[in-house]
Amino acid sequence: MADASSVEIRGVDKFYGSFQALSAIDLSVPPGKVTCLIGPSGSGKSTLLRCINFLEVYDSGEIRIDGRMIGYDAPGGRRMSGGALRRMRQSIGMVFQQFNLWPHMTARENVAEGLLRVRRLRRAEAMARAEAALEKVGLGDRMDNHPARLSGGQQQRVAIARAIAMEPRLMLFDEPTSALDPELVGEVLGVMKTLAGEGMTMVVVTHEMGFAAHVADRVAFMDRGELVAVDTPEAILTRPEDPRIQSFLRTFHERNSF
Ligand SMILES: Nc1ncnc2c1ncn2[C@@H]1O[C@H](COP(=O)(O)OP(=O)(O)OP(=O)(O)O)[C@@H](O)[C@H]1O
Repeated sequence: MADASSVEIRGVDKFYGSFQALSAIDLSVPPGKVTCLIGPSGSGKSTLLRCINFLEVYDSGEIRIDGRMIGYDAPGGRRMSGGALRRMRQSIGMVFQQFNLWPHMTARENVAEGLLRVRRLRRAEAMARAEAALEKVGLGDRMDNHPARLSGGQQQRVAIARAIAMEPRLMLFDEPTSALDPELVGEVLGVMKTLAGEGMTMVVVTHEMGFAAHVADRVAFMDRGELVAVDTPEAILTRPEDPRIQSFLRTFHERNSF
């Protein structure tokens, strides 16, 4: 993917009222690289991810996509206009834990919807692009199914197809497999691995340590709103120095050893 985006996060703070959810976060994701955000529940992973496309408003610091600040016109400056924010978001795809598909539409129509309404493509072109995206996630034979006739893993793959049909240069994933039965997790991770292999820039909040170990270029560990460490998967997952990471991994492995 020649034109994958970079993400630069510098000194980002985020408050919910008086509660500080993010403290002085610095993180860089170069074009075409995959960063997994891991850490205990409530550590701020989703909040940080959602700040990247300004679904959450950060209070200070800066987040830049391809060098351009998102959310504000300058550090400490005024909020960006709705139109400018929408234009920046057009190059950012997001996949949530819940698939958020339209129940009354087929898989093809779900994927085509954004192409018709946001990109204003003609119907035939939108449908052709939707079909190509569904083929890519392995659902070429399920295009006419409504979500209720698809498994959770298939529904999440439709959600990924919907995002990639818009030709994003950055993909954000917020625990994309957490709502799935264990036997359906692999098919979704497989699609994500393919995307990563094609050079998509990705930021992934996940509890799937195997995915982080094998697909991420960098793993970032968060705890209580702080980014404790960012390093290679090996450094974070197999020989972490920080006691908070050691304790998190110990608990994680205990829970998953039955
Ligand atoms: N809208 C909100 N209003 C107030 N507090 C919030 C809001 N959203 C999140 N928080 C708080 O901010 C902190 C970070 O939440 P966040 O969802 O980012 O954590 P997380 O690491 O993604 O957790 P999990 O793994 O459980 O999803 C938590 O203490 C949470 O309760």
